[in-house]
Amino acid sequence: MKTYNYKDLSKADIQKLIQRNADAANTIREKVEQIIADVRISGDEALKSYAQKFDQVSLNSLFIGKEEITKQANTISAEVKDAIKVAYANIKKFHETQIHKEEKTETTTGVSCWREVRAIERVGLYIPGGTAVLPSTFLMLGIPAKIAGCKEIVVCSPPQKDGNVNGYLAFVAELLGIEKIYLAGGAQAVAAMAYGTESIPKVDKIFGPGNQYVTMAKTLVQSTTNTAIDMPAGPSEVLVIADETANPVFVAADLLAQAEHGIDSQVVLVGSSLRIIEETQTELQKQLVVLPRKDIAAKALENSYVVLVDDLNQAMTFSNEYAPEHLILATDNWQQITDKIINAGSVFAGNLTPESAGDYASGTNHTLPTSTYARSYSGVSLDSFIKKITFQHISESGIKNLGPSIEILAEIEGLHAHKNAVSVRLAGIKE
Ligand SMILES: NC(=O)c1ccc[n+]([C@@H]2O[C@H](COP(=O)([O-])OP(=O)(O)OC[C@H]3O[C@@H](n4cnc5c(N)ncnc54)[C@H](O)[C@@H]3O)[C@@H](O)[C@H]2O)c1
Ligand SMILES: N[C@H](CO)Cc1c[nH]c[nH+]1
Ligand SMILES: [Zn+2]
Repeated sequence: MKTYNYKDLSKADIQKLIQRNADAANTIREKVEQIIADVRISGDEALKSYAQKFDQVSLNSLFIGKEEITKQANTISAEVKDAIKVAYANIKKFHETQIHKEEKTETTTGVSCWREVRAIERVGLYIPGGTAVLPSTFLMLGIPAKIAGCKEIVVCSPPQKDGNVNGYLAFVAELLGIEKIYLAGGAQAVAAMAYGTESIPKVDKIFGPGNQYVTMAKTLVQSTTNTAIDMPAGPSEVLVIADETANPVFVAADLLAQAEHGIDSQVVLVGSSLRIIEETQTELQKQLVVLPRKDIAAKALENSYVVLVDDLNQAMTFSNEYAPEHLILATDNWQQITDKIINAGSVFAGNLTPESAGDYASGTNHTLPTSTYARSYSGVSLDSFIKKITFQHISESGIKNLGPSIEILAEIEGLHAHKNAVSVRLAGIKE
């Protein structure tokens, strides 16, 4: 990975460094627009044709049901089932802490305001399955959807070569009580959930990470339909801040963990110690060669870099500009800098906290904003699956108290019907 010295970087250099995959965006957009148009026009037929083209599968049916899910789930070992259950329990526990009931408040005499939570009725979960099938993502999306109480949960994942889903996804479906999985991947799956097809229902909000095609499709359908999206959650990325107390073996392992996701992943090391940077670079090569996905990870490393900084404060300045999906604080001094974090999807604090913990089983959600979107979006949580509706009730004393102010405000805006809606009520109140 190329090393830059922070001192030598101009503002323009930094802006260039923090861009992810910018040049690919236009080609991908055109391709995805075409896929969306095909699904709108031809529905299921387009989904089957794209399954053939991109996943090399000829599908008779676009989904598998309860019976097949149970059959597939039974093919996995007890050991794996137990590990999935551990992750399930921790993710559920953490997301249940996000249930909050808000207090009703009397803003002024006789005027009460409050908010009530309602689940989004129909949600669509995209579970990636291109370069790797991710049952962990099914847990990360399915658990908060269930806790929220969403009525209809539509699940799409690319078909495997045998025209089925794998046993791990099937087991997660059983744990969640989900009885159907749609066999559709990529931009076409997103289009199907946004527009609806003969088989796949249209949903109110689409969730889930994916490659650049999936992410582009989510961004496009959100502006052309009334289907919302969780956030742009594209190719994985990590930024590791390391000081003299970091362990180069751990740092290299964490960088490779995200690099192996895809050739378009990006990993960044921001180090205040030249020794740690050099040792990490050596470790990277050592650990890379034994990885089964070394070709993917090596490509991602070509798209990655190192920044040498003076100290942890300078590291934080760069990190906030980069706004990483994952931020690892590989330092025993992490407590000194957490309050300086402004932009990050999820933070992993201290030398013994691998990012993989959040990917799988510690409890936090791994569906997180990428490509600088951590500046404005949070990762998926229970909040992503609910709406908060405001309510108000005004009593006789309340309308007498507040009415005159509303009348004046309506008057200055020239909106007389608004004023009248108050005046007619005030007129009906006996002194
Ligand atoms: N940000 C997050 O929260 C987060 C979480 C998990 C995974 N991820 C990322 O999700 C991504 C998963 O990507 P993936 O590719 O493995 O699976 P995917 O399911 O996102 O994409 C696979 C689908 O992409 C489509 N596709 C493949 N090549 C295509 C082409 N040339 N043109 C059009 N469509 C094509 C196919 O339909 C295929 O089914 C990775 O980049 C990973 O880093 C991100
Ligand atoms: N690191 C990914 C989010 O960018 C999530 C994941 C799933 N499985 C392994 N990792
Ligand atoms: Zn990961």
